[in-house]
Amino acid sequence: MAYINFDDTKVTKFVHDNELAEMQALVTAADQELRNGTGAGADFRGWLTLPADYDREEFARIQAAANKINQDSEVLVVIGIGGSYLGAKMAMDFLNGSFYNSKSAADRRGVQVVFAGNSLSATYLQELQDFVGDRDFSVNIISKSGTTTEPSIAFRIFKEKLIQKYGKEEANHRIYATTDAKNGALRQEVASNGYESFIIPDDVGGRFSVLTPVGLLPIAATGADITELMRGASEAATAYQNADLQQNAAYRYAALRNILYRKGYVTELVENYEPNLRMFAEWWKQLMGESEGKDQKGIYPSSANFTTDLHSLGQYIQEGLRNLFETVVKVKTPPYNVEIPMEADNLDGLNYLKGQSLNEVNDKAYEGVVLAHNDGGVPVLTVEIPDESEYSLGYLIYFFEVAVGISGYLNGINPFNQPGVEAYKQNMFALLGKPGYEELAAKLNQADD
Ligand SMILES: O=P(O)(O)OC[C@H]1O[C@H](O)[C@H](O)[C@@H](O)[C@@H]1O
Repeated sequence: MAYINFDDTKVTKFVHDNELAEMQALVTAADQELRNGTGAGADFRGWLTLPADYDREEFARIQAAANKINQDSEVLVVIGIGGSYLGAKMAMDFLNGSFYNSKSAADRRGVQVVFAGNSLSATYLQELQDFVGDRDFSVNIISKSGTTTEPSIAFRIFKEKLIQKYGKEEANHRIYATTDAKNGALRQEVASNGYESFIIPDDVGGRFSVLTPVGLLPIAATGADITELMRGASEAATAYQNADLQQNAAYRYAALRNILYRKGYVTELVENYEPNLRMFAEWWKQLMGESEGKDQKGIYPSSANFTTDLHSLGQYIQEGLRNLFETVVKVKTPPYNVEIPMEADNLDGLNYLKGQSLNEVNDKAYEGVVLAHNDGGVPVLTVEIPDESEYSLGYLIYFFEVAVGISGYLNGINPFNQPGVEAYKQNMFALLGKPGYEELAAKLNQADD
């Protein structure tokens, strides 16, 4: 049996068998582009083979760094944005639950891990510094380009805090830099200060980098088993190699979402029934949005958290504009269960649920929602993983990575670049007076008058 259970029975009302069969030829072509490197963006396919073919020596250094951080620090401040943030945060929440940082040290597998440099909010940065307080801490600065503004600013601030607390030399031993092998300002800083550093491979783009040191060091610092994470992804790489749509659920997912897109289902909501998967949706949105939203087309990736959002977005999903489809990421056996107790006076009328487990109730909610939304005209796909282990997370990550590669080629775009994200940066640099942007600044100021 397949490790991930992909349920596409709730799209049959919307997609005829022949439509999927017709996609096979296109999927086979997309598969060849992806595997043979004949498609656009071919230089950024390192993630395809990475789970089996990673640098073992560096992997051991990551584990050693995580151990050292756990010995000499109470908190690890992880600084990064986009692909240099979302994967680590998503994995940390997925693997450690909603209250990891609030647990006592004895109840945690690793140090507290907090994230900085993912916004320009002074309030957040101040609050984070207050949270760290006088405690021992280390910093993992992550940036592929080594020049992104948000993490660079946060790094300056926490670097100064480290130097004030420990002096320059010890501060240098508490900074771990994850960046490009050769280029960027951060690599230069590594060279002058001798930080321990890890490499983001040239052929792996930010949003595909969670299984590189980008994600692995923060994940390992929480005590999670990164070997199992890689093993899950590696076995998914083997499982999702076959271009046959009937054999390959990740490819079928890619084909179905393209069929739906072409019929006007232009927004995809990724959904969960477990709060510790909220950040998974954020990671997925970057993966899908930056990969597919270009050339004036692409599915808009959005998300909803259930059952919470059934009480807010539920109305729209049921009866609003019919341009939505849903992809539920479901956990078959969550780590915990809670039994609903009996209450003698039954004033709340809940005794019909006595003795039932909350996971059963959650499953019934899922079943009820799928049927209702389907009746309301919303196609629903479900991607079910057995549990919340490292292995399952690795598998799931790879499922969506390989799916988006195929999906992008099916839609005739380069899934591996992100030219559009530069536009606002240029303007921001000009408005901030960054050297080299004088001409654009003059133009923008003139437009303002
Ligand atoms: O890792 P960095 O170079 O700092 O980049 C962080 C992020 O910012 C950019 O704007 C890109 O759109 C993202 O793909 C990237 O993940």
